[in-house]
Amino acid sequence: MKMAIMSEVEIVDKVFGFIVGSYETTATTITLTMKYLKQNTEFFNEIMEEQNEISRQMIPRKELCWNDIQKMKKTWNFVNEVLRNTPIVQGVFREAIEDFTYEDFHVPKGWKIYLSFGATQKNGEYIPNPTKFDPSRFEGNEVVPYTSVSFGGGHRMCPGKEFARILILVFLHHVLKKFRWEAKVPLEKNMYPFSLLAIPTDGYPVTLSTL
Ligand code: HEM
Repeated sequence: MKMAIMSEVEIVDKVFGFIVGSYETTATTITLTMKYLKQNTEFFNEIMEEQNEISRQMIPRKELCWNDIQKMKKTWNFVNEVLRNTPIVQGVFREAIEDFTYEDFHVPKGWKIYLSFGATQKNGEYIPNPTKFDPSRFEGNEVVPYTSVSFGGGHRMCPGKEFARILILVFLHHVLKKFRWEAKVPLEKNMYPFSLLAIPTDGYPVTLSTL
């Protein structure tokens, strides 16, 4: 049997894809969520309440289970609002499979189209009050499909979304229950450096204290 062997460049490409596509995205989302939690303190208490209630219901169990994760609705809405405001993946490319015209622009078959998540997710036509940080917009079915697309959309939507959701929520649960933190660089900005991702300029250094 003939074995298909990947070239060194292909191996590097795949490893890089795994690291950026799964690890960096999840880690950066956690970092940004912790940053936004400090900047939007009005939501901190309700998220703490949700996490405390989950801890109460867990007794005598010590480890989180699937049902606990499903109850972290306010926490996940908050994360979604963080990603709407600061889409860590800025956008994706698609290829036109046939000629089409959109708003007077003629796009020939084969052209690459860039979908900007930042522009889509702040479009006031579909997102009411787009500049307001408001996690409650993710309650119920209020967000119009394909207007908040931090994980992409359609056939190529992120297959790691649910896995990322679990990682992020489990991590946040433990951080919130065990620590408080203060930003070491109070007005730190987020920027898109050489990678795809929105990263705080100094890496969001914090001082942690145990509860
Ligand atoms: C917060 C975390 C994450 C975010 C924001 C994110 C975001 C995205 C986005 C925007 C895309 C492009 C979707 C599209 O083209 O419509 C994508 C694709 C992808 N993601 Fe994620 N992702 C995250 C975590 C993960 C994790 C944890 C994994 C794997 C364990 C993963 C694996 C992939 C793969 C394999 C693709 C390519 C899918 C394809 O082209 O068919 N992602 N992700």
